[in-house]
Order: sequence, then C-alpha cells, then structure tokens
Amino acid sequence: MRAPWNGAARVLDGKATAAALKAELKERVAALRERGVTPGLGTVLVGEDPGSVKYVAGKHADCAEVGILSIREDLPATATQTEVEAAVDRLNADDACTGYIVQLPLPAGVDTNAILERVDPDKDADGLHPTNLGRLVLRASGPIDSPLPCTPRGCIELMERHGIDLAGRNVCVVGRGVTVGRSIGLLLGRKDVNATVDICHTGTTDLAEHVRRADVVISAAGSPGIIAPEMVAPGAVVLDVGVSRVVDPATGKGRIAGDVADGVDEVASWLSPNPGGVGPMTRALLLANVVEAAERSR
Ligand SMILES: Nc1nc2c(c(=O)[nH]1)N[C@@H](CN(C=O)c1ccc(C(=O)N[C@@H](CCC(=O)O)C(=O)O)cc1)CN2
Repeated sequence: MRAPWNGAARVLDGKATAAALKAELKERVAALRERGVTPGLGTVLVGEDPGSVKYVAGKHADCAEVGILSIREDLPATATQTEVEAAVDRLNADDACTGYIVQLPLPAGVDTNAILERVDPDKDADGLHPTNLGRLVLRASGPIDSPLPCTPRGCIELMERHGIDLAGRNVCVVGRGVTVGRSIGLLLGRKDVNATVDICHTGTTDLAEHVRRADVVISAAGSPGIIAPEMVAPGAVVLDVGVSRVVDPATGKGRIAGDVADGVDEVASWLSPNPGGVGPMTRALLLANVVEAAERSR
C-alpha cells in the first residue's frame, strides 16, 4: 500500500518542520514564564568530539531561540566515571535545570548505562532513562506523561507533518543504537501510530530483502551508503538518520555521510535530506520534552 509515485522523491524538510515546531514551543515557553515557570535545559558534554560539540552547541542555540535557560557541564575527555557521575548529580540537584541530556557517545571507559540510569527520570530530556522507556513498554495506547526518545519521535513527527499516514505501514528500521533503533519500535507500534516494525542490524542475514518489503525505511546504522537504490521499493518513504564522519578522498577534509546512497531519491516517494532532515527534528523534540515536562510540573 504505497502513495502514488511518479519519479523524483519529495523532500521531508526537517529544517522547515523543526522551525515551525520551535515557533509553537516559543509561545508555550512565554506562557510558562508568565506563570513564573522557567524551563532550563542542561547538557553534559564529555570530551571534544567535533560532532558532539556541534550538536550540543545547536541544542543551546535552540534554547536561546525559544527562551529556555541553558546550563552546561563540559568535562575533558580524560574525565573519570566518578567525575561524570558528579556532573550528573549536580544537574539532578540544580533546580534551574528542569531537564537535561548526557551527550552520546561517552568516551570509552565511562559506563554509559550507569550514567544514563543515574539521571533523575523526571529530568530525562532525552527520554532514554529505563523508567521512561519502561513506561512505553507498559503503555501501547493512551496519553504519555513522560519524555519520549527525541529522534524516534522526530522521525514520526516529520512524516506526520508531511501528511504521511503510518497506520498499517511496514516500517524497516536499520540500526539498533540506543538513541533510535532500540526504542523507535516502542513508538511506531503504539495504537496511535499502528505501524508494523522490522528492526534490522549487523546480525541481519539479508538486509536488502527486509528493506525491499518496507513501505517506510528508517536508517540509523551509521554506515555510509548502506541503503542502496536497488534495495528500496519504488514509492517507499526513506528517512536518512545515520551520521558518520568520513574523510573526503578528493579534499582530505572530514565531512558527514548519511546511510542513504546516491540514487535513492529517484526511487523513493519521500526522502529526508541529511543534513536538513531528522537532525533538526531531534533537536526540536528535545525542546518539546523540556517544555512538556515544565507544563506538567506547573
Ligand atoms: N544524548 C544524546 N546523544 C545523541 C543523540 C541523542 O538523541 N541524545 N543523538 C545523536 C546526535 N544528535 C543528537 O545529539 C544530533 C544529530 C544531528 C543533529 C543536527 O542538528 N544535524 C544537522 C546538521 C548539524 C551540522 O552538521 O551542522 C542536520 O541534520 O541538519 C542534531 C543532534 C547522537 N548523540
């Protein structure tokens, strides 16, 4: 069951969609501030990984745009487990911080799961705390009064705001990372979305066969070019979430590469650009988590 298709894919414009969502959130923040509630987003950034530094900077730029306070905990790459835990404890205790994220990936040697579980679930702006993910496991329908994983929610919001109905659709997710692949099925399988989800990963024997069956492909593998045109069913919707840093042989310079290979735009009915697709939605839905938590608290 696919939308009528006549060649070139339409663009799932994440920049414009995120801008519209941020404009809505700016009004909601102003209303909160009028009632004496000032949302504050904290970030824990460990090390100087260029992508992480850029993403955290973007998150704080977004906060300034909508009126959310920024609180930063920046630690050196040499930070010990104890030092990272102490940063988490400071944000847990800081009343000005109404929600925060620990920027991933953390350096090797830091126990990521222990850090994520140390976050106060009521301040979990990423929606990745086991308590909040567990609430999604328990509830397949009805209102959700806890934060949702930003990128999965951003993928769904991006498609729905472009008029794509996911009910009854076969969705193939590529990648099993904590920020997308391991949690997106909890949202897609909810009764208010009603998609059927196939999670593929490095252990999948015939990835092309899984992708070819899908009406919607969401690739968050972090594997440049893993989604080739011949794998995609004509008229399918494709979201390119993967971000890999590669060195361009022609220039010797580093650049971001997505999971979707050239040519998929000639097969798909919709395609999210990368950059300019799911990334800005991830940031916008992070802000939504912070605002919604503040609205629940008032
Ligand atoms: N704690 C978390 N860490 C990470 C997450 C997450 O959801 N929570 N997701 C990814 C990276 N990510 C969020 O931090 C992220 C990826 C991309 C973008 C983005 O805005 N991309 C822009 C381009 C940015 C640029 O290169 O200038 C785009 O696609 O247009 C934001 C956030 C891993 N870590």
